[in-house]
Amino acid sequence: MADSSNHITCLSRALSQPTLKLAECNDVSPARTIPLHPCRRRMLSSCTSIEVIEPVTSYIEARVLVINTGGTIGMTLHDNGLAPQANAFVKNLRKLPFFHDEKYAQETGLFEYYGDETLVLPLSKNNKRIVYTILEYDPLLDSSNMTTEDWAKIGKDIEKNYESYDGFVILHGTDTMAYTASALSFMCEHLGKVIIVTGSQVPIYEMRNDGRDNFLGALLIAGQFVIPEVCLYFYNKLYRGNRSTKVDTGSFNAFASPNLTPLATAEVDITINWDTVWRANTTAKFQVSPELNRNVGLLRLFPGITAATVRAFLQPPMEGVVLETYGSGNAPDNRKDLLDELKEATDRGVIIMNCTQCLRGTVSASYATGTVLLDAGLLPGSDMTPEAALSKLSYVLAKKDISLDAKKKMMARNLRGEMSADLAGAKLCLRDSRFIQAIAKSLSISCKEELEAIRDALTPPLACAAAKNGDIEALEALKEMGSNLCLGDYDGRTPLHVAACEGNHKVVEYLLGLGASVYAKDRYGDTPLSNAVRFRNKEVVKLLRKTGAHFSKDELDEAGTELCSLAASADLDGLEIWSLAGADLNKPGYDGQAAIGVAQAVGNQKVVAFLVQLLSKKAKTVFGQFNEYDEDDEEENEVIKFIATPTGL
Ligand SMILES: NC(=O)C[C@H](N)C(=O)O
Repeated sequence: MADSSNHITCLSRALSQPTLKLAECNDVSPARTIPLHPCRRRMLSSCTSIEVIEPVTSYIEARVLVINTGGTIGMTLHDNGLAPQANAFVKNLRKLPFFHDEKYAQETGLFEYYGDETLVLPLSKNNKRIVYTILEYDPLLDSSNMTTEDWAKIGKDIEKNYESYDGFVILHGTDTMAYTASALSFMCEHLGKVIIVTGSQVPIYEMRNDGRDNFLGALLIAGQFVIPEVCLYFYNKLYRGNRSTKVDTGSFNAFASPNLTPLATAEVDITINWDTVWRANTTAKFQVSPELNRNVGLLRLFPGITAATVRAFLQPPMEGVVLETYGSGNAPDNRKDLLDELKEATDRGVIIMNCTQCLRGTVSASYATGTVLLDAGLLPGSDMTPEAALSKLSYVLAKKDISLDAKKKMMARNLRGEMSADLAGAKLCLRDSRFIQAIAKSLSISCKEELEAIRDALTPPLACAAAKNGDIEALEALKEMGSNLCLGDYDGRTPLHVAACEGNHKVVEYLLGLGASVYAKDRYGDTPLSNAVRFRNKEVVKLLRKTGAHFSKDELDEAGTELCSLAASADLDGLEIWSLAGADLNKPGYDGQAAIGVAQAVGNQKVVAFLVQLLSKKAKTVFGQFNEYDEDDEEENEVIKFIATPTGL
């Protein structure tokens, strides 16, 4: 439906969709239909040459990737008992209104845009639409059949899809769920998004089941909160994955996290225990380390265990063992034969971790029966679960480029919040804060919960103000007060958003060092990266990109139109910053023309030359990094596509 003037009116995917009028364009090519998703509308509205006729919607979408590996949640009854049912999950969920809003999907053309395996939840309390895509594994597995290769496959799939989704849910059997969650927590290095493993005790297809609540709860958390951890969600509680363990075969309340309070509880409201959320203090990009060493094992001490059993267990190729000891890490100190076997193995380079058989508590050297194990060369495993200790060993021992000594040091260090060792004494007492005390006094408040509520309400805006002024000392003082500098204010704006707007490189670096999330979205759906781009802060864009920040799929899809508009107005600075932020310079705009085409059409050779220069710079860095052409690499393809595109030069 072309407009009579030199405007182009684009039809949205359905008649019920709002219509866009693209005004004052340089090109008058025929009208074409463009997909018009709500979040795409928001992007388009920021483009100077486009007028959005209908008001922009007041909600934003979050995308969650669901990896269905199997487990009871999707099982049906077969001749030999419950077994996974392939290709049934999506079909069944689509019929359940609380799992899928068909009307919204049809109106917004969800399936054409995201594919058939995609569903959308009804609007959440926080005005969010959670769009989720299900990736079903073949075959689906009872989790007793899971191997380390399956863990690696999950890890690689998350890595492959990391930039396209806000969060990840892994559907998994309960039997080995705690092992998978623990292993993933180590394999996922510098994680900035949430990964939630969940499943159920009763299949979702049965009338009375726990699968619906577990899956729905996991989706709601994954779509609404940036918790940069591998978690396990079960029976209304979100646990740190590497702290959890299966404790009940017959209850819906099947998991526990004996040594760490839950990260969140889903009662009437979902309450996140932000003080407990683990944040890696790193500025490195997310990556998955899928290699795991399989020469590891769990050995449980019992009265009367023979030295021959221990010797046989510790034989090569065994490289790492979790010894499950009594109480607070004790073993018989009158069994020289046993202790000699252990000592001989550690002398040979086998790493043996001392973990307790008790569900709760830590190993300590308070008994003579504990110190003998230290003398035998065992490493204290603090309060790690056996599942966490085993998968940590498997992960650490697979590292090729570090010495045995460095591996031992890694085992003793708290890598992903799996142990409390480094945390001792780190808790700050609210009551010690003079600032909080003064406020509490004037408000006559004394109870701890109220004090914490005041702190949490006041400190995000204060931290944002400090970030605006570049005042790292003030940020440090707030941190010492027990404030979480990663939290957002009433608009969801975090100090990192503010520092990104201000272009304050030092503050951005400081906040990233504290684990501030580059994926935090404010109420408008903006990330620190989109803020840094808007305010043209080049160095901050570079730093955020180094930490793994990226545009969303919608932002990337719309980048073409933005780049064309920048090319048309000869905005070289804008073009450079969008390119630095990861936009594809070849991406066509709404009319199928890329930025370079627009620059040529308006005869601006300076812009054409600048774009060529940007691309060749990218080519140098891209091809400098890769020895061989990788057809899946987007950056390489961007450069190749550009080189292959006739520029007319
Ligand atoms: N509840 C369950 O999911 C148990 C099942 N055997 C599994 O782990 O796959």
